[in-house]
This record gives sequence, C-alpha cells and structure tokens, in this order.
Amino acid sequence: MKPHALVAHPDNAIVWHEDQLFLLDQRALPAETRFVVCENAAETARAIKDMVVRGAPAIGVTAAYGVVLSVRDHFQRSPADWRPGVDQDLKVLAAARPTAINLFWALERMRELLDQLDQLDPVPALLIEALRIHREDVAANQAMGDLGAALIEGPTDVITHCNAGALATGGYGTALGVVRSAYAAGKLGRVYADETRPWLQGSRLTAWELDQSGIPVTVQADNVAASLMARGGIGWVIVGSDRIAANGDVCNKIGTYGLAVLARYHGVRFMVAAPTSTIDLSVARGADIPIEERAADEVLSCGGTRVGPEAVGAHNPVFDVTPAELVDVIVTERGVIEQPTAEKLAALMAQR
Ligand SMILES: CSC[C@@H](O)[C@@H](O)C(=O)COP(=O)(O)O
Repeated sequence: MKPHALVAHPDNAIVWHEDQLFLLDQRALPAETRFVVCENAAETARAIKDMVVRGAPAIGVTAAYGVVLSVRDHFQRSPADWRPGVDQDLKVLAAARPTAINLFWALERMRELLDQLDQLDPVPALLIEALRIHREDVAANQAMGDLGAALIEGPTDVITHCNAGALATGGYGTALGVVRSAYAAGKLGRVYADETRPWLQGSRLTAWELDQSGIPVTVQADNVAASLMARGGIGWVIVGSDRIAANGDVCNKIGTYGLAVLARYHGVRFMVAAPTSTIDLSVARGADIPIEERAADEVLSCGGTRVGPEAVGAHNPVFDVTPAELVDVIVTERGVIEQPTAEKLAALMAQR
C-alpha cells in the first residue's frame, strides 16, 4: 500500500516525504495518477520544464525543494566546498521556465538563507525554509479564498481559464481556492472551465480537481465564452496569474486577455486571485514580462496525434497580458485591490 502522503489528490501534488520530493505527474492526469520522484536539482528543473509540475506558485514551491536537494547532494559529496555546485544548480533551476515570477521569488528566498548559513550541516535549515514556503502558500490561498468569496454575490456561475487550483499551487488553489470557498458559502452554482488549448489544463486538470471536490464543473472549448456570457448567468471570470507588473497588468495563461475583453463587454466582473509572491514590482508594465514560447508541436498535435500539416509551423506563446484597466479586482492574501493601479499595488506590497 502507498504511504498516506502519496495518495493522488489535487491537494497532494507536491509532497516532501521521507527525505524525497514527490510530484504528482500533471502530464498524465486525469487518465493516470502517478508520482515522479526528484533526487537532485537537475531532475527538479527538468520536472518544471516538462510540466510534471506547473502553475506559478507550484513551480516556486518545487524549486525551493530543489534547492534542498541541491545542497544535500553537494554537501554529501564535498562538505568543505559545496557552494559552487549549488550556485550552478540555482542557475539551472532559474532557467527552467521564464514567466512565472514565483520561481525566481522562491529561489531568491532560499538564496538569502543560504548566504546567512554558517553551520556545519546546512540542509536542515533549508528544508525548514522550503516547508515554510510551501505552508505559507497554502495559508495564502485559504486567505484569498475567503477574501475572494466575500466579493461574490451569489448564487452565480463563473468561468475559469487554465488551472489555478491546488495542482498549480502548494495546495487549495488561487482562483479555484476562491471557487472552493464561494461554493462552500453557497454562492456558486457551476464552474465553466475553458479547456485551455493547447495543453488542456482546463479539461484535464481543472475538471478533475473540481470533480474531486464535488463542485459542479462543465468543460467548454475556449471559443465558447462569448456566447455563454451573452446568454447570461455568469457573474464572474476568476483566474490566477503568473506575474503581476507594478502597474497592475496581469500575465496569465494565453487566452486570459481575450476573456477579460469579453467580460468587460458583457458586464461580467473579472477577478485575479494571486499571492503577493506573484507581484513583481521590478517590472513596470506587462509588456516587459518575458512570455514563454513552447514547442509548435503542442499546437499542431492533439492527444499525441499530429493534426496540422507536417510542413506548417505554429505560434505558441503560452501566456498573455491583460491590461490593468480590464481587471476589476486583484485578490491577494494581504487584501483586495479594486481597479488596480501602481499606487495601490505599491501600498499593498509595503504592508507587512
Ligand atoms: C495558481 S496558478 C496561476 C497560473 O500559474 C495559471 O493560470 C497558469 O497560467 C499556469 O500556466 P502553466 O503553463 O500551466 O504553468
């Protein structure tokens, strides 16, 4: 029998168990529930790059554990001179994916601790910090769930895009955390989950996750949202974010921008739920955020079968930027910002 920690459940997507890092393999869900074990930083970076684990906060939490694995690895091999190997691993982890700021945020937090450590064995302190980053993310999501749910006058149906749930975070979820809290409060009827081409985070992951939680969910093709909003009954679009610029522009899964335009046209409110670890004040506006381009094959194939002509390429940017003026509210664990501006974001980030 599998140990309890390794039960495949959305809230169990990243597990530190018996000194090993287990990741619920999101490439295989929902058809197959299996864990991938990472034993060093290179394997952890590969798991992030290949999207065994994905979603901004989840990438950050995973990278923090990757630093623990790195230090353990190099310290065991060379107790007197482990730092150069770890510095190299930090670069490998940072290169895994470019857009989600949570990756760099978590690596920076681990690096700050590394710089302070002078004890004989650095591993225990780093593990405590990684576990803290993980725990804090879950707590932030639960706080955002309550704050976001309080904004919803229900009962209403909502649309979500991509997967911003427990699978994409340390647990509970950002956008889906709000959904969970709103559903528990009787404010939410049904979630329409955009399938989210090309990787299908919506139809594979969000649908699985909500179904596991007993929340009514219907999958729709990405191009259905306009007619659904026109029909009525959708109160909110609720999404997560990979990086929020200083002016409140929101970078999230490709297609989010289009949804925001549609929402404004139809009088549907647009909510972004993201922890403060997703806010990057060093980037002035969304246009400055690096947007990841993934392989053309993700677009030209479906379920492993090529659907486009062999000779044709594909444009596959996997994130887009929603201008701040289309965002009605950003929900963070520190509080809610309506109609985000640079001043409001700076004030929120200055709070401790
Ligand atoms: C809580 S997650 C918010 C975002 O990370 C999520 O919406 C998203 O865009 C994930 O993209 P992915 O490419 O699957 O890592």
